[in-house]
Amino acid sequence: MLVIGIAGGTGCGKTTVVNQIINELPDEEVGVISQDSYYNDLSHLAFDERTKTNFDHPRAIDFELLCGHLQELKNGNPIHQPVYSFVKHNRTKDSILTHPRKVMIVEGILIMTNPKIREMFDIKIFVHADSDERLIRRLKRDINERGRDLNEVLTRYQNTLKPMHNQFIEPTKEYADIIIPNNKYNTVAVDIVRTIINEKLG
Ligand SMILES: Nc1ncnc2c1ncn2[C@@H]1O[C@H](COP(=O)(O)OP(=O)(O)O)[C@@H](O)[C@H]1O
Ligand SMILES: Nc1ccn([C@@H]2O[C@H](COP(=O)(O)O)[C@@H](O)[C@H]2O)c(=O)n1
Repeated sequence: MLVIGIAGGTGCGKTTVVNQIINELPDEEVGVISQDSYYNDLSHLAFDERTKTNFDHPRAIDFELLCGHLQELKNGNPIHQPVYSFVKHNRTKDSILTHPRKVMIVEGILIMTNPKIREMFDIKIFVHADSDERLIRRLKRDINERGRDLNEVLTRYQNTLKPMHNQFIEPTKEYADIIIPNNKYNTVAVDIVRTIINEKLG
């Protein structure tokens, strides 16, 4: 199994890049795991308390579960990937049965901060977009798709997102084998990653 890690700050375009990469590749050969599915279970907290969580700190992620799931997939076993709700700030009761594939892509802002997870990646990719571009995209996306308003996004950006990005996420760029500039759509970089995957698929 070839495991590809794709990191980068919020709004840099990780999900978009992943979708572009897997588009046209056979479903049964390539699978995706999102770090968002592995936010800690916060069912013990009331909704108001959950909204105050720092979701940009490595502590917010259940890396033990993510690591265990990756290991299971590497061993050829299926996993039940949790499903996350950005509206409820919590995991839902659902899960997605995810089968091992020849190529597994793992994407998320913090995946390269964890040494054990990092070691599991055969290829490490960091998607870069400037912070103003990322903030604009995040604002539009969170308001349109994640049930947020302008004030919520900007407050979160100032209080946690920006400092956590600088402290934890940006430094993981140094671990990357490939850095994809993504201020604009980057079809050349996507094609290169697809070529690598196609070689693996034979
Ligand atoms: N290169 C790009 N140019 C313009 N908009 C983009 C680009 N890449 C992604 N977007 C848009 O930005 C938003 C955030 O992208 P997304 O892929 O969800 O980022 P991430 O997963 O890194 O948070 C989405 O609405 C997406 O359509
Ligand atoms: N309940 C939550 C959980 C996380 N976030 C934010 O999501 C960002 C990571 O996801 P991307 O798709 O943007 O990579 C992260 O910056 C968290 O602040 C949230 O808003 N609410």
